[in-house]
Amino acid sequence: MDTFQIHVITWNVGSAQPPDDITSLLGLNVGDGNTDMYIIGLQEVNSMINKRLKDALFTDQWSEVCMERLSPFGYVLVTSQRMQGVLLLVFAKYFHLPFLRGVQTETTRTGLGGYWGNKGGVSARMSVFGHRLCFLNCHLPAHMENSDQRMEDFESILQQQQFEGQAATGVLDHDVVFWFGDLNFRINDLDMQVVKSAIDNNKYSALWEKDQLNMAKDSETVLEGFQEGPLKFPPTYKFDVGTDTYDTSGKKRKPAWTDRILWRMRATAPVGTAEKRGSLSGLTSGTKVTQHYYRSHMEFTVSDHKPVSSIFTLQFPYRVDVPLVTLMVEDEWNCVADATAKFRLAPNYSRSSWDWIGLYKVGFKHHKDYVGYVWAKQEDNDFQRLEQQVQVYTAVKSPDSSCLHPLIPQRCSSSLL
Ligand SMILES: O=P(O)(O)O[C@H]1[C@H](O)[C@@H](OP(=O)(O)O)[C@H](OP(=O)(O)O)[C@@H](OP(=O)(O)O)[C@H]1O
Repeated sequence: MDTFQIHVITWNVGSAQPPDDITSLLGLNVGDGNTDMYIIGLQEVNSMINKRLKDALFTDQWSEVCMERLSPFGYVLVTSQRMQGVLLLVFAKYFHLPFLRGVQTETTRTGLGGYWGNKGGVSARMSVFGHRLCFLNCHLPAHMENSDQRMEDFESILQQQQFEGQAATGVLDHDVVFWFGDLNFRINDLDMQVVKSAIDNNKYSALWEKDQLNMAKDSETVLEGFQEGPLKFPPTYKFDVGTDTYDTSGKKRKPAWTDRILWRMRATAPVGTAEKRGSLSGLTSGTKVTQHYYRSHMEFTVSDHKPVSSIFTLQFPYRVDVPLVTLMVEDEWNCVADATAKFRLAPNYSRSSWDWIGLYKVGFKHHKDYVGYVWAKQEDNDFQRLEQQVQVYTAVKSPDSSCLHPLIPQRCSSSLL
């Protein structure tokens, strides 16, 4: 079995600017460097009109700060999707890029009866070494009394998010789904004093059974198969901004675990048993998921929510690790005429006239950071040839060629080959 480590973070950032240092949130100070992917789901990223215009022209501040911190460690932004304040960022170690395929994103608005994106979900799906993964970041409706609405919105997000392609069209068709966000579930019945005293005394178990999401797991079919680690950290909502003190405003919101990370493995039930409720447990697609940490980060005070993170190890039963395209750069490039590369295509690779080859600086942050590109042109007689040569100097704009990265071939906008 091959292992693959995924670090998931969710944070309702309450329209705040990123703090100066997010090292501890990313675990870069304590990590073993074995994280293969970072999945960062934010909610309430400042989406005021003037801010959105600026962000459309440039990158938003949160994406920027995450790229700045992660790129020195070899992580590249694979894809991102934003719907108003809901932002999903997917980073991976650059050397995994050839094995991340079929990258697609989806957004679903559920605010104002489905017309407004202040609430809803954004997702990204891809196959990772041949295993289909989907990451869904949601911001569900607020307030104690809206538990049913939250479930309805979640179902409607699942129904509406359909990806292209024959395999894994819906979120739940994926081998592993990570569902996270400001799911906004609250703690029923118990009054403020009881909740606060349970928190003060680290007696979280008294609160678990009144947590609306835990309660919904018993009755909502759509939650079947979703798993969550024990909530051993204090509720992450609602704090006075700039402090670790629960809400002292006139609203007097009761503390709650609004910010959650769950996962679900696809069930592959034997023929004839698929419809039987309860027959799905223990039946998976072969990928094993182990959760290592599920924690909050109390040190961040810029928002009225605290971030929550979790580290998972995925054990793949096999790896599809033959690149569809192999690039060969034989010598150092000392002059323009040297700037050639060969590439070899796997026999099952179906070519497109949109294929291109990009040139990147070492330490690039984003797959759009290429300093130049050439079309991987397809001549008629190329159909028979698996190995071809291209001259890339025509597109290289940077004189600083000493620090250029080996070429990464690209396919349209959705697949990195
Ligand atoms: O009106 P929509 O767009 O649904 O947004 C809501 C309101 O702003 C809520 O404020 P109010 O209570 O004044 O209506 C707020 O709850 P708080 O009162 O807890 O700040 C929610 O914050 P989150 O719970 O962080 O989602 C936020 O999602």
